[in-house]
Amino acid sequence: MGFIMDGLDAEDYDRGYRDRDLLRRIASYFRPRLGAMFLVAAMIVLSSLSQAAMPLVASWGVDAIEDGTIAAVGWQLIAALLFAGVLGWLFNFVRQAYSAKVTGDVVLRLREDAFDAVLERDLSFYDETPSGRIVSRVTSDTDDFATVSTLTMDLISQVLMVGFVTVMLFLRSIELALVTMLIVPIVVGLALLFRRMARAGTRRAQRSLSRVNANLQETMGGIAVAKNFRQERQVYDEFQPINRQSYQVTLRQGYVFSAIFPVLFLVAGVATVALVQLGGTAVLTGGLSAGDWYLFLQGVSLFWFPLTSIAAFWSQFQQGLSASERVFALIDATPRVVQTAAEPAGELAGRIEFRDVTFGYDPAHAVLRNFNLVIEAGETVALVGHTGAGKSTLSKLITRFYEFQEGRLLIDDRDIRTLDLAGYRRQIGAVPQVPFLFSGTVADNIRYPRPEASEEEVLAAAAAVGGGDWLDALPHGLRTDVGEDGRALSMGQRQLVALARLLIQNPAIVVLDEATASVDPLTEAQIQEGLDVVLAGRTSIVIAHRLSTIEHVDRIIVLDHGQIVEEGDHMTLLARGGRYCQVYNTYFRHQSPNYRVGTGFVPVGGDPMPLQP
Ligand SMILES: Nc1ncnc2c1ncn2[C@@H]1O[C@H](COP(=O)(O)OP(=O)(O)OP(=O)(O)O)[C@@H](O)[C@H]1O
Repeated sequence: MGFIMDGLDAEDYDRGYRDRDLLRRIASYFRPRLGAMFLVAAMIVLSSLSQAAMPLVASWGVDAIEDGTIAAVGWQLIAALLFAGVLGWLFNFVRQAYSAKVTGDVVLRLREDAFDAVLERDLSFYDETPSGRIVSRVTSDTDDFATVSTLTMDLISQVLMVGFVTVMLFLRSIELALVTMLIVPIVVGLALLFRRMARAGTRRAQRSLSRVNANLQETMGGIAVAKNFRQERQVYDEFQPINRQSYQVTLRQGYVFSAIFPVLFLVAGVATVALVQLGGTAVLTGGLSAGDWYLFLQGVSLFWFPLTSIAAFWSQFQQGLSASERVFALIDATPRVVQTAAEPAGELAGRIEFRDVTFGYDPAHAVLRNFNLVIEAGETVALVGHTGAGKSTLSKLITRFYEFQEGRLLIDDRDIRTLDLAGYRRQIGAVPQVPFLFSGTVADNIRYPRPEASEEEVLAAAAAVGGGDWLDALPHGLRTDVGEDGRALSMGQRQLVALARLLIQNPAIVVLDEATASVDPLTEAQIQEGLDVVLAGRTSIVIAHRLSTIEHVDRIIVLDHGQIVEEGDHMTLLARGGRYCQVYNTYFRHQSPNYRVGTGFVPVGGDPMPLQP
């Protein structure tokens, strides 16, 4: 049991909705299609009526055989049967076509809403939720939701049919109809009992499927690393239990589902035997005509099928409900980043001030505690420090991807929480270590922040970065396809594209996580020139990994465990022999063009000493 349920817990943002709220919410998706739904409803009534008419006509035939008038009315009865059949088919066709349209429209909207919610979620949401699980909510859960609406239409049609048949049965024989009715509470009771088991089972099945998706997604994302380290077997071994779990959970769900039909058919079978016996006796004693008896038996079979499927419907309905619950939970997940106002950001000068900021990804473990830092407008600041020191964390707070717990973050002396987030973010240019490129051409990617930018603007931006020479190395210049994730370009080229993209965006603040991957000296020089152009006149926070960067910035900030332990410019800090020198010796020393193995160390902790070559 442990294995089967492992990892199938709810996500943090999952919530349980009351059935009533859930149904109300679902109804709101159907409301805009009310006209089409009325048409579907009319078709349901008409097709149910025409189906119910068939045994009625047949029973007249049996009566006509009994009283010898069949020769006179035979053709009329055949024509009536044909007519009812053709009408039934037609009504059913229109009903199916329109209900497919309504369902399609509803799923379309729901998926759009879910996708919109996915785009709205904070970055912290993506850190906590594997993307495969989100994909599963937007795709398979919305599909399951679609089955609810199809089933609901089927249910309505079947309820109507049961209604018509019940009336017919009561008109023919009240006693036999009452015997038939006795079975209803048993079937309904069984269905309700089944409901609970089904809901829990389907919820687990959906969660296990989303685990499979999440694992697949991660595998695809890291396939290069896995292959590099020859870890295919381990990746497979990780996938196998997750896939098996999904198999087990689905199998259990299948058992639960398949248990209901035999039970219901057993109950129905026993009741039918009773009716054959009672009805037959009534015909023999003259209490019932043969036609009525025939109608009764036909009617009973018409009656049973919908009733059993109404009961089974519950289980599938639960599946749809729990799917919709998962989709709505995704849509309703509360954002962590909360703005207290939406004042227009205006043209930012770019002054940034952290005032007593405390932040932890998990609030119980602060990464920054009472952190203070002022970065003046137009200043270029390099953040350095050992891994885990908090450099990226600072940039994530400036880009407002995460909510800090205490203190204030001021942008141009205005509280960041009061700014219109979209307007603010438009003026922030963030470049990750490995710049993400979307599939399309180099030009498409440079134009990404401002799709209306002209060819000339794009060309000018590309030319401004590193003198534009890098374009010559691309097979089709700006029209070169970058491939999925930009894989058709080298790392250096991707960085150059990202810099040109920044120029098109023209942000007031640049937050740049420098690439650690080394590139050839020519590209390195082009990137350096590009950086000079891109950072000029803007407030820039660079998580620095390159010697040429730290040598040129206005101020270097050395971070350690979320604290500023030293700050100043490169030469001053080197001469000071403090924490910066430790960082320098570890990360930057060997990047000097004069570097030889074992040389270039700067003294730490002692008296300032002249630099070694
Ligand atoms: N998404 C996250 N969830 C939880 N903890 C995190 C998350 N990101 C970073 N941390 C933790 O916060 C601390 C600071 O991390 P941060 O990424 O800011 O370091 P860094 O200085 O940028 O390191 P690096 O140079 O390795 O990128 C680390 O202890 C890290 O484990």
